Amino acid sequence: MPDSAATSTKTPVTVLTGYLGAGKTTLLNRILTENHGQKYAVIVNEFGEIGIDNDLIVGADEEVFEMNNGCVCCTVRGDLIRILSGLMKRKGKFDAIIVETTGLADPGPVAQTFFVDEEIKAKTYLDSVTTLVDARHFDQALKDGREAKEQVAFADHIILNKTDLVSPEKLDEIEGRLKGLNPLATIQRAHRSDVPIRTLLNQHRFDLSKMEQVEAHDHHHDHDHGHHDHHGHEHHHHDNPAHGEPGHVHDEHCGHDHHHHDHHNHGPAHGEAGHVHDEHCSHQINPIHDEEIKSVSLSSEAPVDGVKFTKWLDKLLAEQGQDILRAKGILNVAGEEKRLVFQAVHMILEGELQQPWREGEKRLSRAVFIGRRLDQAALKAGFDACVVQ
Ligand SMILES: Nc1nc2c(ncn2[C@@H]2O[C@H](COP(=O)(O)OP(=O)(O)OP(=O)(O)O)[C@@H](O)[C@H]2O)c(=O)[nH]1
Repeated sequence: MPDSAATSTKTPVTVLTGYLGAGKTTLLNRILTENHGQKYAVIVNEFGEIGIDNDLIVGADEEVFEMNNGCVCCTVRGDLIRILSGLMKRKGKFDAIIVETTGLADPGPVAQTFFVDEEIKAKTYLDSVTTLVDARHFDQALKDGREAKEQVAFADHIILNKTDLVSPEKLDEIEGRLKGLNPLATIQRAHRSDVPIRTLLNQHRFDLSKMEQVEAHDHHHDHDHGHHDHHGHEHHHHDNPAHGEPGHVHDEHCGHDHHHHDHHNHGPAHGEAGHVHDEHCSHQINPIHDEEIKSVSLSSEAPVDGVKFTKWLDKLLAEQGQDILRAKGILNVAGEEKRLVFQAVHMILEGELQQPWREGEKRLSRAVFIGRRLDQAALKAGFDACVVQ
């Protein structure tokens, strides 16, 4: 696994996602106008020909870059690399970079940009994928297509916005569903995107050395749900009604991950009530139940064989990386005083040995996978096979 270099001299990048109208522009305007003493560069991706957002963002010294080349998941990564590398040539000018993705984009390829391009990797680091959720329109956004769900699944940090428009009970319900969909992300509530800017940027949420929250957060999650069997459990999200029910949304769409689609597993849902086709698709879709995005958490109190685990994870990501949106873990490797931490975006894996386990600390190995078509039993069996008995 590659070593993640020191992040201190690199410029932090926040990838900001959120469904149409969730409050991204509102947030960017705050970042660009509040007196926080930092200089941010903002890269705005617009879906469509005319970039209205560009006119709405009021910049002082900040520069606004806009990409009008269409969908991020298909075409914009090259643009993003070019724009970032242009920004880097003026090094010293910016304290942080914010990449706003359009409300219709899969944040995966944007996040991956920071791991695959050598120049970008040397000069920037992905600080956080931050997703804005519109509390009022969350249900509708989930029904509209897979983007909203994917944005939540990818997030390191979720801002639950427009809290003024729904009841406290509804907010709790949405927060529960967000946790079910993504047990790794921190959740913060906001009104008019009014999160303190310092809690938003430069948080190292993507930083392997700051991954202790994987444990803490997931433990919390276990308590919330009360069905933890200590060796592997699964959280289905409950956002999408079952197949055949009204409102069911099929998750696969166009473009970038066709080769792993299982076209043999034909579902019966075409023509059924509530069947929704993604408008971007250029081919017929045959949904299966496991297309649902869910998370699988695995844990072990016994140490793990580091070589076996790495082999297993490499193979898993090579074979199923298109479906695994995010993965994170902290492992107690047999014969090793340091923790092995890893995280992945699709098939791009970063891992390294981090600080030693603390004196008296319970050395619990934990790994969390978020994606679609996750086979909980197979994941658990694969993980268990790496445990030193
Ligand atoms: N009531 C209420 N309205 C909000 C809140 N946050 C944002 N809005 C409004 O919601 C609308 C959409 O907000 P934007 O910030 O433009 O959302 P966006 O995510 O940039 O939207 P797109 O660019 O379409 O993706 C605007 O009219 C905002 O004023 C909030 O917390 N409560």
